[in-house]
Amino acid sequence: MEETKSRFKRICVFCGSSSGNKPSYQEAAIQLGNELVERKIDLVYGGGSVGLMGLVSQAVHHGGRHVLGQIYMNMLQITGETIGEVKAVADMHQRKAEMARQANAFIALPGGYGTLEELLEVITWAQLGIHRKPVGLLNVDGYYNSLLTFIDKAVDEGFISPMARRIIVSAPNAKELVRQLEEYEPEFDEITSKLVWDEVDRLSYVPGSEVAT
Ligand SMILES: CC(C)=CCNc1ncnc2c1ncn2[C@@H]1O[C@H](COP(=O)(O)O)[C@@H](O)[C@H]1O
Repeated sequence: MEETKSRFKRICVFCGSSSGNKPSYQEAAIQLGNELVERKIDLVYGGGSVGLMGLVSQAVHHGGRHVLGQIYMNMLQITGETIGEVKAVADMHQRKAEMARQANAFIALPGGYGTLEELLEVITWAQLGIHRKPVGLLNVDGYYNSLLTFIDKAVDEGFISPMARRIIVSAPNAKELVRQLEEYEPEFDEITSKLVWDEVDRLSYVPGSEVAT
C-alpha cells in the first residue's frame, strides 16, 4: 500500500468506550485507524481497549504507528489491556489537556457522554483561540446528524456564530474527513485574535511537529 504524506504528526481520537449496536461503527473505527497508518499519523487517545477505543488503537498499533494512551490512574482497572505507550495522569482535566497538547488535530468517532464532552471542549477551545488545530466529526451513518442540526439551530438562534460553526469539519468516512482536515485553515475574529491564553503554550507544543498552532 502506498503511504500518503500528511501535515499531521499525531491525531487525537475521541470515541465510545462502547462499540455501538451497528457493525458500521466498528468498521469506521478500524478504517480511521487504517487511514492514520496510511498517512503515517500517530494516535493519542484516552487509553484502554474497550469499545471503539480498542478498535482504533489496535488498528493504528498493528499498522506500525505509535499509539499513546493518556490514562487517569483511577481508571486503570476498567480500561482493559492497553496497547502502545501508556501515560498515567493525575486527574481527568490533566488527561484531556495532555491529549490536546500531544495532537495536531482532533477526530471524534461515534460515542456517548465522554466523547461529546471531549469533542465540545476542543471546539470551545478553538472558538476562543486557545488552539488552532482542526476538529473533525466522523459522522458514521448519520450518527451525528441530530447534533449538527442542533448546532445549526444554535446558529439560527444567535448562540453560535457562523464562523464558529465552521470549526466543525464533518464527513461520513475517514478518508474524506482526513482529506478535509488536511485542507482546513482556522479563522479568527477581531476579539479572539486579541485574547492571550496561558493555555496556548501548553496546548500547542508538539515535539517534531511542522504544524503551526
Ligand atoms: C466506566 C467505563 C465505561 C470505563 C471504560 N474505560 C475507559 N477507559 C479510557 N477512557 C475512557 C473510558 N471510558 C470513557 N473514556 C473517555 O471518554 C471517552 C469515551 O466515553 P463515552 O464512551 O463516549 O462515554 C473516550 O474518548 C475516553 O477519553
